Amino acid sequence: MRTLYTEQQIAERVDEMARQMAEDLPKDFLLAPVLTGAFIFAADLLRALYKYGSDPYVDFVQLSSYAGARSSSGVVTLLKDFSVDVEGKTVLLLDDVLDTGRSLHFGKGMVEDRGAAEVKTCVFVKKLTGHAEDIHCDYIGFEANADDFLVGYGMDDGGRMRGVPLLGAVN
Ligand SMILES: O=P(O)(O)OC[C@H]1O[C@H](OP(=O)(O)OP(=O)(O)O)[C@H](O)[C@@H]1O
Ligand SMILES: Nc1nc2[nH]cnc2c(=O)[nH]1
Repeated sequence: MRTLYTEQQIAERVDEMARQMAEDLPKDFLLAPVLTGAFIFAADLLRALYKYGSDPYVDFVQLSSYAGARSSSGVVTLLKDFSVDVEGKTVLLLDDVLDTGRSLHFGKGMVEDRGAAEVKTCVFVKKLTGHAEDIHCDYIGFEANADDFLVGYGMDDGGRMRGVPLLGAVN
């Protein structure tokens, strides 16, 4: 595994993102992490947001399209729906990685269809695949090469390595 970003670099970037979000977003926004991969990022971001005076509601949605493989199946499956009604809310959809853009596009569509007042999107890392240009992302933590398979900080390889505290690449 190659290290792309260290724990220290990640902590600094997450802090910076939280400061910006606390400035931009309404006090009562809904933070909506996309499980499974976004859970580590969400936990760190949420605590950094609190430090900057932002205390959002939190609700999870779970999507899957890789099912343990290193390439997308092409089909996004909803494994767990939101538990709250998103109608009228400002929703910040949070994902760990943007690759083909299918997962974020699917999640954004769900939230828009249900009448959210505003949908913002955030990814911890955007892969420079070219596909993801189709979907606008409001907050991007880091960028990575298209041919890197990313692990750590919530991202798995066949279900493992989510607990690696840095952002790594295996390929
Ligand atoms: O831009 P895309 O090509 O859609 O890829 C990004 C998605 O891939 C991963 O999800 P995965 O389906 O592997 O599920 P997981 O979060 O449970 O690991 C990741 O968490 C993103 O949601
Ligand atoms: N773990 C992991 N999941 C992904 N989903 C889409 N791209 C990736 C990636 O590079 N790593």
